[in-house]
Amino acid sequence: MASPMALLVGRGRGPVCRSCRIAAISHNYLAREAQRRSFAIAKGIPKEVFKKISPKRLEKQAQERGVPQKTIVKELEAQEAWNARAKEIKLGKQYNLWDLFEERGYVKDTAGTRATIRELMRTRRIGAYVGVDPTAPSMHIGHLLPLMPLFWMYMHGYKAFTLLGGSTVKIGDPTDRIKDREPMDKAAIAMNVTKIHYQMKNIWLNVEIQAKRFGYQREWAWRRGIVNNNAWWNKQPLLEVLKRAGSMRVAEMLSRDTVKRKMTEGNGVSFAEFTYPIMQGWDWWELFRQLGIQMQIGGSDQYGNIVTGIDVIKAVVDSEPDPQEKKKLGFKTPLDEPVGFTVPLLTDSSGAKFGKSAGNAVWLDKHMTSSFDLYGYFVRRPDADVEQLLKLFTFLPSSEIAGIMAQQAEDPSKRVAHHRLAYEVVSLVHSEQDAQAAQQQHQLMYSKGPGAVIPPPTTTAAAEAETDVPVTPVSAKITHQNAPKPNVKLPRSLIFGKSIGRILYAAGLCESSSAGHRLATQQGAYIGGIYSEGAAVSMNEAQVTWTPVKLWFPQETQRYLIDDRLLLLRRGKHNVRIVEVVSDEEYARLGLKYPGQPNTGRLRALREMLQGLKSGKTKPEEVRRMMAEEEEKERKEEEEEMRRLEMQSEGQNAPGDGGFIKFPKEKSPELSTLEKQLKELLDETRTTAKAEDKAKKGEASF
Ligand SMILES: Nc1ncnc2c1ncn2[C@@H]1O[C@H](COP(=O)(O)OP(=O)(O)OP(=O)(O)O)[C@@H](O)[C@H]1O
Ligand SMILES: N[C@@H](Cc1ccc(O)cc1)C(=O)O
Repeated sequence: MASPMALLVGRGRGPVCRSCRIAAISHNYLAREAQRRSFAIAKGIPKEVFKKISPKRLEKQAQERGVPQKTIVKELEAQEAWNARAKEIKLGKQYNLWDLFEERGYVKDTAGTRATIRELMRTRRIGAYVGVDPTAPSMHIGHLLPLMPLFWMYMHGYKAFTLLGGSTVKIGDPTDRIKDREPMDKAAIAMNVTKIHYQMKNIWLNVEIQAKRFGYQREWAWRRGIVNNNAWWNKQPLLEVLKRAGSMRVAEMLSRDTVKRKMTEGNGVSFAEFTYPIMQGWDWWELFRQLGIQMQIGGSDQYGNIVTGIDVIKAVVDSEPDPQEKKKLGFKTPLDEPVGFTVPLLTDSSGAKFGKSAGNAVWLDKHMTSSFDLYGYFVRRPDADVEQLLKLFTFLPSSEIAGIMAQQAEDPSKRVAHHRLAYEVVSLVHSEQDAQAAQQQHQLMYSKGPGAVIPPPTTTAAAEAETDVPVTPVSAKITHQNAPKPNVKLPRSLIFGKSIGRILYAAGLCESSSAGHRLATQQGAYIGGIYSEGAAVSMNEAQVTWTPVKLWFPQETQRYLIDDRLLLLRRGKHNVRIVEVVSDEEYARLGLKYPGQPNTGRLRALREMLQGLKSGKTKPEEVRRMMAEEEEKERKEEEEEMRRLEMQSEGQNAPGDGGFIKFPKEKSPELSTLEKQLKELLDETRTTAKAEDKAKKGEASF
């Protein structure tokens, strides 16, 4: 390539290149292009992208945003792909996801016109969110409905976020309620926030698996996440909210149905309840600002809150003091404005809304509604509803649903469509393994012959690789007994007086106290709360925070107690235990036992010995030997625990003299009584034996 500097003066056409005679202007351009191209090739920038941005701009943008150049290139690539997709949709070669939403019955009301939303979804990779207030320890099937379009959006490349209302739950959404919500205590909030956080995580993981199963190829630009509104409400000055959103008109807010009904039929509206829609709207503003979330989806009762949210965003943008920022945020076209839609209300056969308040909730937590029951719930849906439910609660393509319905029509008694619906929902909410097990159990229990077509397992390995929640083998029958339990009750004396290794074992997070001890040494377990400036601080109930468990003195564990009665423990990524700490008396009254509980094996053994001795089945000498063995075992256990605590105290200064203090061992009252009874009985037998012996000897001498 000739140098752009080597120019000739052409005949009347301005300067031309000396060697190739191309007009200098275009030649300069070509040479610069060539330079850019070779730079782009060297940096691995694809052709479509390098046309969009000069190397200089790329470098500048990367510096300004503090991201690698590679990220900007990937973003541009994703943008190109999105533009190409938009063209295809326009030409009718691909479908618009909005049309699928309408077809499958996901759309009830829209905030923004349908045409705008349709065009927005065609042309922009927008972000959307669904919010859930943790008012219960689990979501229910009603919550799944607004989540479904969000999951579809994720699988089609949009940004999709679920929001956990750690702060809004403290106020409580008054929508459609006449009575005030009962205030929740700290421990209940902490438990619900933790459980729903992990429930959302698990469902998102299943969405990933289902996306793969239905042939959606994951791309770089796919984004999903869980956010907790406590992240901003925790540090949000009220003054700023009033300044930025305060221009909203009260008359509109007063005209809302909930407000009117509460004022006429209920006990009025509290200031906090009245503010709730603004809080929800502010959430959306935060998501809009931080993540570019332009859409909110909710159940049909959320329409008012969504509309208020749009007003909040507009008011906040309008009140932006920095003109440049305002220009950037401003809505230049209708496609820049926030939009939303609601899904229809899911009702039971009597037409009542499914929900907690109605008392008919079908929970998504498998410890509250087992996989077997969740499956059964969908198998029992009326024939007339099943096609619509397949459209709403599965990712099956419409053509496949039509095929399933044709099969169903051939022999409705087989309930092929119902089984498929049940299988798909359990796969999404619990796991594919659970769905297979539940299907097998149902077939064994109820079927007179092979009924539904069981889709082949596709994801066991993937599921196992991605989660450390134990995957139930397909053949195992999932019952309430064998399902892993996230909630445990433990006695106060254990939490306040025993090593953390022992607590981890008691909570079922490891197989022995020494394994628990090891876990703590390797920092493989976590406790809910934070460790700040050299001190443990119990968790803010509205947001889950974790601190690695270390080997600490027993008195350290209690500092992490939430509301003096709840402890959160975690092993690995997802294996969480919510420990409810109860008094020792309550624990004994409930007849509970935990792994590694001292004296439990001993209690049983003593009881058996006493019975054997009373019935004459066991000889006194045998009981004496067994008692000695039990005592030795107990002594060793105690020694082991002491040794561990001593090891812990090495190098650390224990309170007081810096040494290790040995507390006297406590014995349960039941154990002491049993021991006393046994000893008395043994003494009695000894005295009788002696008397008999004497009598015998006397007889002999006589
Ligand atoms: N039966 C339902 N059908 C459709 N969406 C629902 C249903 N129940 C709840 N939702 C939606 O799920 C989200 C969370 O609902 P919410 O926390 O109010 O649950 P809920 O059980 O209805 O509570 P409550 O009965 O205490 O009002 C909202 O978007 C809500 O509209
Ligand atoms: N108000 C919603 C939950 C929610 C909370 C915060 C939000 O930002 C969005 C939604 C409900 O009760 O269902």
